Amino acid sequence: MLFSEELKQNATPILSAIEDHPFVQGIATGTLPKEALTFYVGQDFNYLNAFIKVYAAAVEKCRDRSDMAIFNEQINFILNSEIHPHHVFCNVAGVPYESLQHAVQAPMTYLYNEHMYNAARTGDLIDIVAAMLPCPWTYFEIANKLIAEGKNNDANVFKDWIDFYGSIADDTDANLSDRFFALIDREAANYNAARLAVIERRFMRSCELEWDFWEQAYRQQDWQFTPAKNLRQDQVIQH
Ligand SMILES: Cc1ncc(CN)c(N)n1
Repeated sequence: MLFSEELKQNATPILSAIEDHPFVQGIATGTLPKEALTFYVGQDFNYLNAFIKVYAAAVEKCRDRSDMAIFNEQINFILNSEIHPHHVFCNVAGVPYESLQHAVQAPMTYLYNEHMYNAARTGDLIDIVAAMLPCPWTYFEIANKLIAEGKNNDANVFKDWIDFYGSIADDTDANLSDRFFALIDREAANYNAARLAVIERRFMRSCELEWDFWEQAYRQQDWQFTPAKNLRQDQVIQH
């Protein structure tokens, strides 16, 4: 079995839990509390900033320009296209996007960002891609399931969010997850079983952190004793 197939197979229970999560179900039905939407966007803006930096770290580990080009395209995609789904949530919540671009990291955002930074700091290209892949992969799977169920109908206020992540145009996450899984299979040939187990754990942890990220936004989970909502961004260490 291809290594990528093993990853997808082992992550299937987590993917199902994500698809059943109340936040994702709220996207399906077009009903989510304003607080959950704004919390999500604030944290996701922070998370995607970290994602861009980890892409930059991936470029440093590339051996050729065709790999470099993938990460370059994706930095561009986050900066110029992935603002669209954030706008969808902001419009539904009735909150200006600019007001959500300085959120301090909540616990799961911190954990997820640090998990990716760890892969960049201690791993090879395959480790970085394994830690990053659940981001495009799970959103693509979520959106396409919702499309198959007809949830991207005109009555759904989140229709554009669903269509965005389910899109298969060239510069989208859809294409990206296939390309990343292919890159992982290519690189996996250079590693022994013990090393592949570490790489798999990075992937599985990121899948789990995807679930945590939805949960955190749905319940607006903050630090218990040092809440992020009481801090300004200039009062915390920036990464
Ligand atoms: C946490 C998270 N995971 C995935 C995606 C989709 N790129 C996202 N925007 N945010």
